[in-house]
Amino acid sequence: MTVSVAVIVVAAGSGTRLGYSLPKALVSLAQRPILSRSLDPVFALEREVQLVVVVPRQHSALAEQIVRDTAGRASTSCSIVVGGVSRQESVAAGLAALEPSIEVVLVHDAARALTPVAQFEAIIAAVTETGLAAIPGLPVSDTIKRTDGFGRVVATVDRSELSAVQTPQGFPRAQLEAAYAAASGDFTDDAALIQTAGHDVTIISGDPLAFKITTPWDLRRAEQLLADAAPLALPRTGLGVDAHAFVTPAAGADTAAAPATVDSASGGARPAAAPAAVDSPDVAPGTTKELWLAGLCWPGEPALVGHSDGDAVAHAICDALLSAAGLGDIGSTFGTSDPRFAGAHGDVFLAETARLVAAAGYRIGNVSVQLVAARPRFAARRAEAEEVLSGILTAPVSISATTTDGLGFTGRTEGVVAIASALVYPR
Ligand SMILES: Nc1ccn([C@@H]2O[C@H](COP(=O)(O)OP(=O)(O)OP(=O)(O)O)[C@@H](O)[C@H]2O)c(=O)n1
Ligand SMILES: C[C@](O)(CO)[C@H](O)COP(=O)(O)O
Repeated sequence: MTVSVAVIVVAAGSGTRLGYSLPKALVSLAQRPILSRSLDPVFALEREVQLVVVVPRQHSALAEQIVRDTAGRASTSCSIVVGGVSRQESVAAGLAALEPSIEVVLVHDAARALTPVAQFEAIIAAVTETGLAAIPGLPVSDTIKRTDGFGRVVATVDRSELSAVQTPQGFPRAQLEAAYAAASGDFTDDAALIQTAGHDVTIISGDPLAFKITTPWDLRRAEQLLADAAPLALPRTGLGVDAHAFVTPAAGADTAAAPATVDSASGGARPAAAPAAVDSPDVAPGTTKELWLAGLCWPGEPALVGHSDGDAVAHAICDALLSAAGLGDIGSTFGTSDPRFAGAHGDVFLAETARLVAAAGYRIGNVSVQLVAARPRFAARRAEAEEVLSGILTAPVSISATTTDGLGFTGRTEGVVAIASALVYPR
């Protein structure tokens, strides 16, 4: 396909007024070099163009790398040349790199890094349709005075006649090349050369976002505008449920000491079947001999069956956090075949889950757990459990507990259920 439009991006200036040791185009603007950001609208153009980037002689290798990285697969459409000591010399170097097929040339300052793609499209359309030079400009809003150069006002200029001009400036190629070949002075923009050569220049409406990053204040302002435009990083929620059975009574075990079920809210009690406290033949290989729940050991309480310590509260929290961070669930993350987790306590899973969540780029907001259990009596150790779990996750964990008034397997003291919800924030 023949390409008829070229965009010359001049990036060879030193940026004296910005005051960095690096050339201005290589200075970072919200984590990316100004040069890279200035190329975004060029690569957003619907039509393919020849991109000519004019880079500073010093650091030319770094500048070339930035252009190649930004261009990616479009690198083949890029020409990179070294600039001169003035802007005009840099543009001349860019003109020398144009492909023979080019008919329309846009010249753009890398320093106008936030220029919208629509401004490029409008200039291309204006030059193509009229065959004349077209430049973007904004009305001047301040009152402008002419001075004698020594601080004395000579006259008030009629500002309705004025326009503050920006880039990209667009030209028929032949006009621009001839104007540069005939140039006898140094001009601050390309339209001035065209006019001096006797051609008309049309002004179309510019965009305030196309302002030139010249001073440290301009750079800070550009950073702020990018931050304001960034999509809001929304928090994510996750849900986790886990149930574990109490170890079953061993044959002939004494069930007389069946605990009363306790509703932490109502204090209501009813008799329940007794789970065995220890050494059940049905216990899974890693099952501990004591009850571990919500990160705490509960001496005298029957253990929960599980490959690990059966801490349903800890496991439900892991599922909620992994799900919130889009990391699957506890089964897919830890796996019951992994001997490292046989008999492991909840803190091992929680600490590793917190590490994975952080590595995935999330910060834990909070975790809330509902424990459904006839035993143990949870309310008395709620604060202790919350402190332990919050410490492991370095985020607030709150736990509420309830019974089911004797209903279902939790009511019959066959096991416990924990339901957790988690909130995580993208960092
Ligand atoms: N010898 C030069 C001078 C300027 N430019 C480019 O022309 C644009 C407009 O120039 P300006 O913003 O004034 O940049 P500097 O000349 O680098 O700034 P200063 O005058 O503060 O040194 C910039 O994208 C700049 O990189 C260029 O390519 N070659
Ligand atoms: C080309 C230009 O951006 C138009 O406003 C401007 O003249 C270049 O800036 P400089 O500081 O005069 O080099």
